[in-house]
Amino acid sequence: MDVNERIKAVLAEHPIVLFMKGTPEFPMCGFSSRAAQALKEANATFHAVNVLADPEIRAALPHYANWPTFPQLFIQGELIGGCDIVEDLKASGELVRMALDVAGESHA
Ligand SMILES: N[C@@H](CCC(=O)N[C@@H](CS)C(=O)NCC(=O)O)C(=O)O
Repeated sequence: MDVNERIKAVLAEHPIVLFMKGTPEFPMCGFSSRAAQALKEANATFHAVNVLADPEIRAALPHYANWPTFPQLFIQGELIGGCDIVEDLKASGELVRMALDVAGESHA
C-alpha cells in the first residue's frame, strides 16, 4: 500500500483523525498539544497519528491535504485545519457540535 493509500485508509477507518507530533498523552510540539487538548475538552473521540513515528506520512500529508504544517485535523475524511482553527472551533462551540454529529448524537 503506498503512502496516499495508507492516509486514505486511516481516514476511512476513523471519523476524527488528528495527525500530530507525538501523542495526545506525550505531545512533542505545543501546537499538537493544544489541538489534542481542544479535542479532549470537546469530548471528541479521535484517532491520533504520530507523524514523528511515520516519516512517510509526515512527508506526504502536506501534499495530500494541501496544508503545510502539523497538526492536521480531519473529520469524516475532510481536512478541518490546524491548531488555530481547532481552537477557534472549540471556543465557538462548533467543535463540540461536530463531535456530536460524528457520534450520531442529538444536540438540539
Ligand atoms: N498556526 C499553525 C501552527 C502549526 C505549525 O506551525 N506547525 C509547525 C511546527 S510543529 C510545522 O508543522 N512545521 C512543519 C513540519 O515540522 O513538518 C496551526 O494552526 O496549526
